[in-house]
Amino acid sequence: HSNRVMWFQEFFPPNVCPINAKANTFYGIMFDAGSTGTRIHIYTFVQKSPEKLPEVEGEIFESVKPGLSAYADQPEKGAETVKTLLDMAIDAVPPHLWKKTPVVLKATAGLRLLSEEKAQALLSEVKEVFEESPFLVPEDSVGIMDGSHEGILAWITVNFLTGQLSGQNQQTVGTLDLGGASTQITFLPRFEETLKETPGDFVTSFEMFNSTYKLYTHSYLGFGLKAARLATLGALNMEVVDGQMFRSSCLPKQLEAEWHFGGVKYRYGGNKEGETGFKPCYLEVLKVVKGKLHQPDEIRGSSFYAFSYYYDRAADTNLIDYERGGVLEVRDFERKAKEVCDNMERYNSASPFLCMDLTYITALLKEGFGFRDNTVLKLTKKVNNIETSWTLGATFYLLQSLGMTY
Ligand SMILES: Nc1ccn([C@@H]2O[C@H](COP(=O)(O)OP(=O)(O)O)[C@@H](O)[C@H]2O)c(=O)n1
Ligand SMILES: [Ca+2]
Repeated sequence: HSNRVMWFQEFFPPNVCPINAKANTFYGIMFDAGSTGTRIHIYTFVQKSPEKLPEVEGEIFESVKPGLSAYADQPEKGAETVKTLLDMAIDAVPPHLWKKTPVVLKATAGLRLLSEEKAQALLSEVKEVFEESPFLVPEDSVGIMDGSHEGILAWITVNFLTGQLSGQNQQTVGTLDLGGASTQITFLPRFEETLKETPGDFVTSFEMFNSTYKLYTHSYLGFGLKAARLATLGALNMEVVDGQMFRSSCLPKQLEAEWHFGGVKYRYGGNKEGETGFKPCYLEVLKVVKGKLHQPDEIRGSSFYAFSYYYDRAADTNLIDYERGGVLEVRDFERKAKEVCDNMERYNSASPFLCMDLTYITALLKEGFGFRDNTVLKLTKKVNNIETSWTLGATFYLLQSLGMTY
């Protein structure tokens, strides 16, 4: 990295170097095109010294709903939502740095579930928006992200923000992400045994910040919270006949409503005559997860960071504080699921899916991944005011591939 040191830096200590204050500040723009919304993250980085990891100085975050996949038949309109968000970056990044600031959009499960043709139409409209902007548009700047990267990059974000990727004695933490359409589990195995018992495509080696990490990671497509609602209703991947009604014991008895997801309209309702409540609901949800996920023994005793819908549903039901997050055990989700499902009339004002969502989260953690009742979950939306999203890890990776950092 000696070529980065300029001649005058030999004469000034770094902190008084006249141009250093600005020259080591740079920006990165990352779009998260999720199944339920599109988000922009504008990061400011400072490279304080060439041997150290860059520091994240700030993040500007904004989001719009619905996600790109809702525009499957109007790709231009979908790209307009991206344009609106990108206009924020024009104000946030100083003009002289526009050309050096990369902009990238990675789509996740929502677009993975669309047909290749519709997904590509959306992506190429977005690419046009990028090319008309003043920012640096790298190759492959718009695309669908690999599910394994989604987990790894979120793991990198959380472990970077909690200071586990620098210095010695790294004690990394595993991460759980529950999106609308897919869910990810990622951790660094400590035991040889774990790697031996794990299917090969669940292990990915990844290089970042001059270290190689051999991570356990998997993205389960169709196991996000909203996809799980459809699966529980028996409507996932179905050709929906007009007016067809899907019923569940996880919904309020008298409920009848409509729901749009991934560009499809579903009608759903409660078991008017039959049972409702936690017990029958758990049995319904169990069919969706039982035997479908790999269960690594090692995770039973460790604690995990959990975010996205784990966080939202815990906050909705006062298990944690919405701003500060909190620490829970798996059994807290079960206790809350029972409370909500067995008193559905009382929770009517909140989402009619609250009982189903909490029951699914309980079943996913216990029967899906095989966590114990007392496994500890750290629910976090932000660390040091930066979102715990795969987008930060992805931006590091991008800057590294562009030679802007290590
Ligand atoms: N920056 C972000 C992005 C998503 N999320 C949460 O992620 C969930 C939605 O997932 P998603 O739309 O990204 O869906 P997938 O494409 O990941 O399946 C919601 O609970 C959001 O609140 C978040 O908390 N912060
Ligand atoms: Ca997501």
